[in-house]
This record gives sequence, structure tokens and C-alpha cells, in this order.
Amino acid sequence: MPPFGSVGRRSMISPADSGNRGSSHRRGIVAVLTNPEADNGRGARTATQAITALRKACGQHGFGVVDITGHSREESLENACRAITHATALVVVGGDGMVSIGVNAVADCDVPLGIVACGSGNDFARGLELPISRIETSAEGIAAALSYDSTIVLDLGHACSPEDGGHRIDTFFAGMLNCSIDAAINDRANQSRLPLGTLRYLEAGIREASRVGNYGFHVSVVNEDHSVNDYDLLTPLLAVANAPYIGSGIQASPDSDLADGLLEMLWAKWLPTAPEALRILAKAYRGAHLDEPVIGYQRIRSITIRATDEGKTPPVLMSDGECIGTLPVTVDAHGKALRLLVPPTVREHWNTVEDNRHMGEER
Ligand SMILES: Nc1ncnc2c1ncn2[C@@H]1O[C@H](COP(=O)(O)OP(=O)(O)OP(=O)(O)O)[C@@H](O)[C@H]1O
Repeated sequence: MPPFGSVGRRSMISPADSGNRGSSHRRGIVAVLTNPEADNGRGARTATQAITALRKACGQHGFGVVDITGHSREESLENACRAITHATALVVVGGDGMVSIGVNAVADCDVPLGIVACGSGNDFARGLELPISRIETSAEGIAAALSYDSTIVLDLGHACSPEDGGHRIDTFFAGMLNCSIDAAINDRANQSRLPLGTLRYLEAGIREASRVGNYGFHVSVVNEDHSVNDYDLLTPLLAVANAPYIGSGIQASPDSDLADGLLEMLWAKWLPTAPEALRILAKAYRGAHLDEPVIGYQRIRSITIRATDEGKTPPVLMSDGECIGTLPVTVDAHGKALRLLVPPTVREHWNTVEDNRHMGEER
């Protein structure tokens, strides 16, 4: 079995090849992963609802639905990697942890991913304005996307251990890679039994903030213009973003564009005072914190992060809310690594937004 957070590489398969295997009257098979652990244990009921809704919606368009949920995250990932050799699409039901499994199964191959967002955080779905906790709407959207072959192509981040050729860590992420107080908060929130994602993050944030300090990092950054900078950072906050949201709705990286082939590095230039940190956090819910002098933010192509002897020892690395190990890590952008199923109207809106963004950049 591959190590936690690690995936084997797969060859590209075409949906046309995979979709027509099995029953002759079917247009294809949709493999679905649910999560009984999602939303603080309420996932089992949600899973049944989602499978029923997907069977109904996809069935109307001629697609069969197979539940391939495993007994653990690892088993589900293995099942998904096997399923995509013959399934038309993979659908994940749950929160960002399920998105993490989904993207690690389909990254860099042609099989599209559908998301039924019904976890407690749902940050990746939020950034794409996908329906949240609306299972029937999500299922109908996925069925329409399958029927009209409606997908958008997105970037993913990829984290690997620089020392051993990606043996210890080899993980794709859709949202963010967290290495500092954000990772400590995420790790603590994952262990909380509080009912709402926002509450879990708030409680974990208050606890971690009371013992916050500077962590010591050495970073080697490949900038947007391919120049390289090597330097030490003493900071409480260092994260690498592919998508805008984290922590159940904090718009930490508002400028993240899921189709620019780049990532964003977000850090604090010094340890803020408690009132300063609270003010910045309040602004971050609106993505309005980037004008704060303490916040560093830049587009990057890749970054290698190591711990130094200075400051506190950095906590575990969290990738889309999942613990993937410890530093060192190299993170880079994989452009066009994910095909996401979205209803045709959403695809049109997405294409318009992207066209406008590129026209704005060219001006
Ligand atoms: N089949 C499974 N059995 C047990 N645990 C699983 C299974 N599939 C996934 N998990 C784990 O369950 C945890 C919670 O999953 P998920 O992120 O989907 O829900 P959430 O915590 O409610 O949402 P969010 O991450 O958006 O806050 C994750 O750590 C995930 O790895």
C-alpha cells in the first residue's frame, strides 16, 4: 500500500474509452466515494441521500452509479485509483478531505471529478461557487455535466519530499498546503467534536493563538518570472495556496486563480500582536487582509520549505486539511491537472470570468 498521502501514477485514459464498458445500454459508470466520517459523523446519513440522488439524476441521463467507499481514507483512495481505469467519472461526497482523495485519484489523468459538497468546511467548493449542502442540486448538476460533457480544467498543487524523490510525501492538493499556525489550527480543528466547521476552527484558532510564536523556515522560491530567491523566514504563518478559501470560509488567498498555472505564497512578515491578528483574521473572511503591512503575498511557481534551528519547530504539514507528514517539502503547480464536472451554465460563467481575467492581465 502506498504511504499516507501518497499516490501511484496512472496513465491517461479517455472518458470515451472508459464510459462504454459494462452494460451496453449505459452511457457509462460513475464511481462514487462517500465518507461516513464527514461533517462530524453525520456523513453516513448524507452518504445514503447522495447515492440515492446520484442514482436518480445520473440514471435519467443513462449513467450507472457504483458506491466504492472504503473503510478508511486509504482504502477509498485505493478503490478510486482502481475504479478510474474503467469508470466514466469519479464523484466525491463530503468535505475538503473527500476532495483531497478525489484529486489524488484523478490528478493528471482525463477522468473528470464531480463534487457533492456536504462536509463541514467545503472550502474548495465554496471558491468555485458550487452548491453546498444541497445534495439533490449537486447530483443534478453532475448528471447534467456528464450528459453534456461539461467540464472545466483546473490547476492543482503538488507536494513532495525533496530528499527522497517523493517517496515520503507525494500528494496533490486542491486548496492549500499549510505549514505553520494554520496547520496547527487545522490539525486541532480536525480533532474537535464541535458541530460546525466554523466553530471548530474558531475554537482551535483561539487555543493555538494563545501559544503562537515564530517558526523557523528556509525557503527556496521560484518566482513567476522564473527567478529564484533563497532566504530564511521567521514567521508564525506560511501557506501555499492553489485556491482562495481555508478554515470554513476564510478567504486567505483571494487572488488565487485556479487556471493560471501558479500558486500563491502567503506569510506573515512578523509576529502580530493579538489585536492585530484578530483584525487581520476578521478582514480575511472578506479577503481584504492583503493591504495589511504584516502580510506577505506573492505568486510563485514552486517553493521548497525546510525547517531551521531558529524559532519554534514547525508543526505537521496539512494538505487540504489532511496531515501529510513534516518538512522538508517541495510544492509546485500542476497546470490543467484536474477536470471538474460542472453544469453547462457554470462552465459558461467560468469561461467568461477567465476570459475577462486574461483580457485584464493583457491590458
Ligand atoms: N471512508 C472513510 N472512512 C473513514 N474516514 C474517512 C473516509 N473517507 C475519508 N475519511 C476522512 O474523514 C475526514 C473528514 O472528511 P471530510 O473532509 O470529507 O469532512 P469534513 O471534515 O466534514 O469537511 P471539511 O474537510 O470540508 O471540513 C477526513 O480526514 C478524511 O480523510
